Amino acid sequence: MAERRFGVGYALAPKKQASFIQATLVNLASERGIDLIRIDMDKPLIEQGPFDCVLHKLYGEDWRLQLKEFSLQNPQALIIDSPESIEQLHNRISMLQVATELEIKCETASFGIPKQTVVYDAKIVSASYLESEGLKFPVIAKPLVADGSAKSHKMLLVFNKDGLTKLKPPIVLQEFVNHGAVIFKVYVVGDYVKCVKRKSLPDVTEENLGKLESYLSFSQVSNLNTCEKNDDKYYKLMNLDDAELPPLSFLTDIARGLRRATKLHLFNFDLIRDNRVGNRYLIIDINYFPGYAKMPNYESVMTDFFWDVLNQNDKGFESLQKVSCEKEVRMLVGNKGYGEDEGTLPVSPLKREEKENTIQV
Ligand SMILES: O=P(O)(O)O[C@@H]1[C@@H](OP(=O)(O)O)[C@H](OP(=O)(O)O)[C@H](O)[C@H](OP(=O)(O)O)[C@H]1OP(=O)(O)O
Ligand SMILES: Nc1ncnc2c1ncn2[C@@H]1O[C@H](COP(=O)(O)OP(=O)(O)O)[C@@H](O)[C@H]1O
Ligand SMILES: [Mg+2]
Ligand SMILES: [Mg+2]
Repeated sequence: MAERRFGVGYALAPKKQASFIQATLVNLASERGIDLIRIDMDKPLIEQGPFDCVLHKLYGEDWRLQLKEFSLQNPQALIIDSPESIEQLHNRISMLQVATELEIKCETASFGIPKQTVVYDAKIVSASYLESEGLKFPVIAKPLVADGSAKSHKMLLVFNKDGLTKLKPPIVLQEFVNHGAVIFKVYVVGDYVKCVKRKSLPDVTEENLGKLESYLSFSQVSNLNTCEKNDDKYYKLMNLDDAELPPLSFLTDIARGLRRATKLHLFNFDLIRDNRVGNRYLIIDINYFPGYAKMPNYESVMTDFFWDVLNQNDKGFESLQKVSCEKEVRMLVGNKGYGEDEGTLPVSPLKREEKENTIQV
């Protein structure tokens, strides 16, 4: 009898497609009977296929309706993941809310999220407002919306009250927690969990706080390439190898808890170790369908995942969510373009900004 083959349609932005859909992945999946097929965005989704599974990282009302229609006509097809589940991650408050609801029992480590508050009106922000919210300098201002646009990654590290004048609400003001300049990126692919270390922002000491400019703007600091980092004297001083990874069972429990709470299969979360408390970890960010191609052996991890879900071996929770669009959901998203506001910065401007506002170490 001929081997059963599966079709996995993918709908990804061009940059994502270029990084994720590599020949090594396509070939390995094909050897296991899984055909990765590009979905043509110029044609209606329902006219394409057949697909046993639709893998996507696209947003917007039109795409959501297309998925709904496809799902109604193909009730057996799996949608990874449902737009409603993904949407929780498009707002930096609802994103971390799920993490506060987890109960993780671990004797050697604890976890939580940094103190934070949401600001819709720049006029209310002052040093005394920060204090009333339990925050003190330095704080990080993050765009409330996290929709993958360049703008949604633009952060301000604010050192004093003068820096507060630069805020562009709606934003989340979050305590900056010293963490030894290392973040742990924990990739989750169904049951699979992989933690890698990346360089992060340097610690800010009380002493330096007084000497610094009022703010530092930055974007996607953990994604700066090695060459950019090597130019900087701070990064030359530190060695990522020195940082100890959090216990794997602890990370696996958090990952499983987040999977259950979000009903997502493909995401990563950024974790920092709070320097003030021994073995306390804080989740600062959760990203849908992150850059898996940077994960060691991503081809076999992804192929195993596809095989498991297509053969319904996905443990952890009962079944994949079908797209349910009964309730109207307001998508907090725009397009993935690079519409820069006047006075805002391009992706990864840390080097340029550091020349203006340098952290002393
Ligand atoms: O492009 P990459 O490979 O750097 O992946 C980005 C992720 O990098 P990471 O895997 O964490 O190193 C990145 O994660 P961070 O911002 O580094 O936390 C995001 O997940 C980003 O997606 P979006 O812009 O938020 O929609 C991801 O971008 P997209 O590829 O989804 O556009
Ligand atoms: N509360 C925090 N304390 C210290 N550093 C932080 C904090 N939040 C974010 N960072 C740093 O800023 C970077 C970007 O923040 P993040 O929330 O991960 O945004 P993005 O979605 O753009 O990745 C992180 O990778 C980390 O280096
Ligand atoms: Mg991040
Ligand atoms: Mg993010």
